[in-house]
Amino acid sequence: MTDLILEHISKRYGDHVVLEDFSARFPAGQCTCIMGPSGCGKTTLLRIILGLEQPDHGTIQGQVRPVSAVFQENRLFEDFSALSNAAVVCPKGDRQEAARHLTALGLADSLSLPVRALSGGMKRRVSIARAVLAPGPLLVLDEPFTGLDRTTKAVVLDYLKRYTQGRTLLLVTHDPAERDALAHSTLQMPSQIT
Ligand SMILES: Nc1ncnc2c1ncn2[C@@H]1O[C@H](COP(=O)(O)OP(=O)(O)OP(=O)(O)O)[C@@H](O)[C@H]1O
Repeated sequence: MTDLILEHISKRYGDHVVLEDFSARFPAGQCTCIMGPSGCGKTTLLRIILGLEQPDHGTIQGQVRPVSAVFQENRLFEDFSALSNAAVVCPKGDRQEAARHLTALGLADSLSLPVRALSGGMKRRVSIARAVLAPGPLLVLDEPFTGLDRTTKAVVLDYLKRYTQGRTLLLVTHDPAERDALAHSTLQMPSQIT
């Protein structure tokens, strides 16, 4: 595994400059927390790393595929069960492995329920399990704890610590406690440029 290195990245939407000459190194196998005020470009940065946006300028070295991600929205198949949603990314659709992860997240009693019948916090956990189950060295988590109460958040933090060891994690959060629980280092992004 190699570090992910961004050099001189710029990105604008029309006249709106979101990232300008932005450089950073994300160490392989570690969790880096990306922090910064709302609108400063954290999600844009992740989308560039994921290959969902092209930068206007700059280079990325060490970009790996596949990348798994938890977005700010859950992006689940609402009519499929929690288990099917999680297992869909497993090699050979391994439902036992998916069940093990969902159980570690406190969803043992909800495996066969359709996602549309789950609470927001339960959906969030299915989405997190699916990202962690998807193979690949890089895992991107964009505000993954949104909508979770304190107890559930503690369960998810414990799960992520145990099940993501050795992977490169990029975590976007506004909460220093979440950062302190997971991250090896912090990247503080500058405020919005224009
Ligand atoms: N597709 C787009 N078209 C136009 N403007 C966009 C687009 N995507 C993002 N932006 C703008 O770029 C800026 C950065 O957005 P981004 O979502 O990256 O910020 P963020 O730091 O993740 O914010 P938050 O913490 O609120 O999630 C915002 O002003 C946003 O409106």
